[in-house]
Amino acid sequence: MHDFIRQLPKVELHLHIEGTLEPELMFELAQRNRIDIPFASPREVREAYRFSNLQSFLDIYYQGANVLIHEQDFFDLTWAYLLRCRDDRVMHTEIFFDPQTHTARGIDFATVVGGIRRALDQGQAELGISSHLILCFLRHLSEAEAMATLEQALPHRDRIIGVGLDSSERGHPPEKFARVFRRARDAGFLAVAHAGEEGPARNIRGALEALGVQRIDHGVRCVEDPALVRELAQTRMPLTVCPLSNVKLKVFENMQAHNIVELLRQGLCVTINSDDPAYFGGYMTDNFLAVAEAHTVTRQELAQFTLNAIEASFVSEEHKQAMAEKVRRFLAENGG
Ligand SMILES: Nc1ncnc2[nH]cnc12
Ligand SMILES: [Zn+2]
Repeated sequence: MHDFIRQLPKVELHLHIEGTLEPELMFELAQRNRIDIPFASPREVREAYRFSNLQSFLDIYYQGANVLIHEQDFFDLTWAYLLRCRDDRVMHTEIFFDPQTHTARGIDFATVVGGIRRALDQGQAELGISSHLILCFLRHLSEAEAMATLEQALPHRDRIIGVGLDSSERGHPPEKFARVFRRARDAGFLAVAHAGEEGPARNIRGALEALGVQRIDHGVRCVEDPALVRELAQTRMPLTVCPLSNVKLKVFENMQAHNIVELLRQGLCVTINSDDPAYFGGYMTDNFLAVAEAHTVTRQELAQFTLNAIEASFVSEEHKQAMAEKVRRFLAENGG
């Protein structure tokens, strides 16, 4: 099963690029940019990654991002992630970035987008990995700040496919950003939002109704509302689930208690993703392995996670067909 999972073609739809900052690169960038960080070694950084909930993670995650200053830093960060994608057989990835984390420190929006996009374009040309970029608004900040960020994004409309919503879910329901999302959708952006990660199931309905999203990021707390679960299954509304993240942030006590396999069997369009792999202990393959080790799943079911991600992705029908064909061929040749 290990080899099957390693070789299985994959698609990632929930990945924060700032969450791929490995402690070694954090140290390298801190030195290069002469930034003080409160750790003596990459090992010390890793030891600090013991989280009790989402907020305890976010505090350390935003601090880590302080070492990212120049366009080349954002390129290096993204390129390192794409090399992991290549190793993990990721065919396509749709990545989030948090511009407000950087513009609040005086870094230009264009610097951030420029470095990330240059790496993504090189990833397509040299590694054959297709990708999209999604701008996330930080929900702990105000509606006005999100709107100002959207204004900054408009000149880059052709390089950013959609908008999302992340950061602290508790106390910041989706409705707070209804007007921002309306304006973003009017400008041609697709929409997704984190909901039902730490917050209640009603945030999932809120994201669907007030924000008009095409996917729900996480969404695992949907099980608190059985009627909602039925609706999500009927409409094939995708949930981009992040198993290792959910265990690290104590959304579930352990991987055995995770509901991803149960949701798959109820017909929901659930997908496996890595969220912030440098902080949560693993990239795509690690997340698939963790699920398969804790649950009894068939090869067909593991491949279905990729087929679901292809269905939920923001690529053309033609590109979806080509990726699905790769997965079916792989399954046929590998005992599915
Ligand atoms: N899992 C997560 N939930 C909310 N905001 C985030 N930002 C980065 N990772 C996140
Ligand atoms: Zn996330």
